[in-house]
Amino acid sequence: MRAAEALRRLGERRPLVHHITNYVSVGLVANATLCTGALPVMAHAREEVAEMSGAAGALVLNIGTLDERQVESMLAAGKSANERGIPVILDPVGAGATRMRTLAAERLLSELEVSAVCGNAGEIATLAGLSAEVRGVESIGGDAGAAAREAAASLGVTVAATGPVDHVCGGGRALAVENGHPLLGRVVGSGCASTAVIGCFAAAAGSADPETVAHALAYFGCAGEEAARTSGGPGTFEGRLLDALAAFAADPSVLSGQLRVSDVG
Ligand SMILES: Nc1ncnc2c1ncn2[C@@H]1O[C@H](COP(=O)(O)OP(=O)(O)O)[C@@H](O)[C@H]1O
Ligand SMILES: Cc1ncsc1CCOP(=O)(O)O
Repeated sequence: MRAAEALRRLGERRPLVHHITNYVSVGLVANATLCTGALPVMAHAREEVAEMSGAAGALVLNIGTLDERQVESMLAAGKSANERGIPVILDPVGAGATRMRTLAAERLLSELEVSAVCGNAGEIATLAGLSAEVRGVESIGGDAGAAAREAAASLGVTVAATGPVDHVCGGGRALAVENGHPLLGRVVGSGCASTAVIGCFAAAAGSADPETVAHALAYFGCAGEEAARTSGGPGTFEGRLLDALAAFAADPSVLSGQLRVSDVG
């Protein structure tokens, strides 16, 4: 689904997006979800996650500050989402940095029907079995296009590998998204927020096909470009980013001609 239609549906339907996410970027993720037009809820207790996912339009799993209990909660929420056929989006934050993160991402992928995986080039390369350097949560170098292509082929789901150009692959399609701004790389949580926006678009579309994921990233990138025009640095940029997400969501026609999504495969 294209950005204008997804944003219009979100404004009309206001679906709930359930996040089990990290404690670093949780506020930015909740606000990015709200500004995009969905309703965020953060709920991680094992006792309530299945019920919460049962009421949501999409589930976003982010392993940024995972522990064993949280992985169990993610599996319970994911199974509830799978039973209802709602999209499950995985952000494998830090996969490749430690064995625990890599194994947790692989377990979620093998035990759940994940609709889309979105991470930086190093995280995605790790899941594809390619060599990669992930230092904490940062990708050091790496070819995002090759990572997305290989991971989509081996995992059989839509995969987005982010960076200066985002690459989205799946179902025989390969798309490149050229929207964005280097200031996005200077704000902690911009990757988590872009995955949250993918969750919103998936809730609107009812799936996370490559076009829907690419348009979510293009909308997010356009907001980054708009925010950079008036911000003085990373601090003001974060606030302007939320302003721009909300402004585009309120009037998606402004995006016309700004989205740089192209077919590359
Ligand atoms: N140099 C850049 N130029 C344009 N967009 C960027 C740049 N760096 C990151 N982005 C954008 O920021 C978001 C987060 O990407 P990235 O920094 O790769 O994720 P992470 O925070 O998980 O490492 C994506 O939407 C991506 O397009
Ligand atoms: C710094 C940090 N440490 C654990 S989670 C996290 C936030 C990662 O955010 P992003 O990868 O979106 O910049």
